[in-house]
Amino acid sequence: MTFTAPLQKDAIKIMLLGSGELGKEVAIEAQRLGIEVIAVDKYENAPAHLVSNRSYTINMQDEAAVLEVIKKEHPTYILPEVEAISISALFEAEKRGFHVIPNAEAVNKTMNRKNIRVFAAETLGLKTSKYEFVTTLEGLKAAAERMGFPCVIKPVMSSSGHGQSIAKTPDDIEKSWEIAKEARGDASELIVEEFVPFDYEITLLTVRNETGTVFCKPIGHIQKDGDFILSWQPMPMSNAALEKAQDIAKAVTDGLGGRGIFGVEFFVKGEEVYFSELSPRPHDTGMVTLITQSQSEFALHVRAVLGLPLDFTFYGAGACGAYKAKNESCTPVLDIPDDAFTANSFVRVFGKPESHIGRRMAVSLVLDNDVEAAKTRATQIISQIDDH
Ligand SMILES: Nc1ncnc2c1ncn2[C@@H]1O[C@H](COP(=O)(O)OP(=O)(O)OP(=O)(O)O)[C@@H](O)[C@H]1O
Ligand SMILES: NCC(=O)N[C@@H]1O[C@H](COP(=O)([O-])[O-])[C@@H](O)[C@H]1O
Ligand SMILES: [Mg+2]
Repeated sequence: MTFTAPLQKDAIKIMLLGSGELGKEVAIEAQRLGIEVIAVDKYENAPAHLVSNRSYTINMQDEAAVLEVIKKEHPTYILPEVEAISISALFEAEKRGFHVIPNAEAVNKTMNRKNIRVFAAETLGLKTSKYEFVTTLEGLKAAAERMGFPCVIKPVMSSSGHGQSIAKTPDDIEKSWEIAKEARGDASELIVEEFVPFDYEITLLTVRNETGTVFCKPIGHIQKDGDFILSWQPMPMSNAALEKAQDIAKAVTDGLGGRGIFGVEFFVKGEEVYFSELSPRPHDTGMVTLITQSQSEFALHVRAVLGLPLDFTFYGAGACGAYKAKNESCTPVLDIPDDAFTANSFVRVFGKPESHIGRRMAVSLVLDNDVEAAKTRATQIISQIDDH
């Protein structure tokens, strides 16, 4: 393919709808190929805004506002980076000939748990936890009784665990109903899921375009309150379980179609593999590939979007720890010990303009021959970081 410089008349333009830490790395990879990057988010100075050619701050759930920036910028590719985006704007953009990654219908299916769950479990017949959808507190109480306790309650549209809770007894249901209102997206409908007592959970990064489908090695992770705190690669698992996960990931991503990377999430219990959900874009647990692969999940996403070959080398075992702010600040400062930066370890600071307690601000990345040693060191680095 041919590459032009950014800002020229016929430059290839990528528009990111969502400009957090994941979008920032996508923007950097696109910039490395001379692609013009336009970063959009709902707040100013978002991480990807800082490394893009132009940035916009708009209400991304407002159809007119999203269409306005699309019409103004005429991007070659539109890359959704968060769940909470006006889907009608994406359908309209696609109708007008814009290329949405992977495609508007895939974004529609995955941004809402109801759509993706019904598609995976009922259309594709994949194994998932049991589930029901509810819109009222009474409906939630009844569904939880049918499901049994503990059960997991989540808004249909949210991410990073916002609005999610586990009800251990019927007495917890009212609290779960209140927690669900903290959704980042849409809490007008909730999913009640059977709690799966899995042995471990993985993200299987699956990249596809016309050149084929490629899997990264499985990423193991630990989540706290629905948000990842540690991820590592590769997750040791049986060939049988890995093959099942790959078959499911291929079926789901083929079903969704389009170009790009997908973070397909699974729960594994013995040899049983449950499909949970997927992101039609880079995945937070996949930040570990910044140190383990010659082409990170972000580089692979850009390659997939451009229709380029998807080959890469796996360097070796690694781990990624999430640093979450301990303080609220409009001028956040991170204190990171110098010895976190070695030949085989480093920290990526996202540069978020504000910190809130629990907000992910940075990640530690460690490469080691031994995955357990990498996990220990990544965790240790996080424990030595502070903020004010
Ligand atoms: N049915 C379940 N049984 C057991 N654990 C669950 C279940 N559903 C979710 N979890 C736990 O909560 C975590 C977050 O859930 P889920 O991925 O559905 O939320 P999310 O808000 O979309 O997160 P993200 O956007 O970070 O992927 C899972 O990775 C898992 O650890
Ligand atoms: N699990 C999804 C995920 O990790 N998404 C990442 O977090 C950002 C929002 O962060 P913020 O809430 O700190 O603004 C998103 O923009 C995306 O990069
Ligand atoms: Mg998830």
